[in-house]
Amino acid sequence: MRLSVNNLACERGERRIFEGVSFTLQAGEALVITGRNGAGKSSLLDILAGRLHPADGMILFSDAGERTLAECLHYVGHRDGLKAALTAGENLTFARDFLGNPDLSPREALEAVGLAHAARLPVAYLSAGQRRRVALARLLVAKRPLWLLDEPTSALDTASQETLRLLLESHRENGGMIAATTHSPLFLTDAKEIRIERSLSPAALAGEGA
Ligand SMILES: Nc1ncnc2c1ncn2[C@@H]1O[C@H](COP(=O)(O)OP(=O)(O)OP(=O)(O)O)[C@@H](O)[C@H]1O
Repeated sequence: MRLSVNNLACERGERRIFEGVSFTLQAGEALVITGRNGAGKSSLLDILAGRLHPADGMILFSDAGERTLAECLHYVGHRDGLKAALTAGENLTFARDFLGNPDLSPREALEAVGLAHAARLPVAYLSAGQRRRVALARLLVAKRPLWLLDEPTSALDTASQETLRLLLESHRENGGMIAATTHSPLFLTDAKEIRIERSLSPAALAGEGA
């Protein structure tokens, strides 16, 4: 499985946000996306997730059999995307049924993020960090090889950041791929890194050519 991004450009509100972004990602690899506020990190993930059209460039996804890129990815954005009135367990059950290709049970996934005790609590009662952990537990209830994570450590305490790091490394060990934006180090082994710069010139951004 291989994701190859070539010379990608992004426009929002008719403004060019970035251009010249290229990288490749293969089974077991992680890409860390850094850059200043407003540089376009979330926009890059939005493009990869199919939520935003690129202004230019190409995304090639290969060696995934019959599956499309959309069928192979998990996206966890800034917003947790949880239903506040449902319990943590119900949110995960919904995600598992909706996404298909089930992996861990909701209870096991909550255990993996240290939230087994919250399974029956409405998400509305959870703290910001706990909600974030439920959102991340969605990664575990349905098997999908490419994880697109927008600032996954936001609201997480140090212990939860370490739990997340271990989950990410375990996903890679099983052949998964990760692209994550971040403002703080994720401490992933041998991760690739690109820094997105707001760009008005055609300067190629740092990264590995496809
Ligand atoms: N829907 C939109 N319409 C117009 N402009 C937008 C829209 N969404 C984002 N932008 C602009 O696109 C630029 C890039 O935003 P983006 O959220 O991708 O940046 P970011 O690097 O993720 O920032 P941060 O580190 O603050 O999360 C910003 O200038 C933002 O204002």
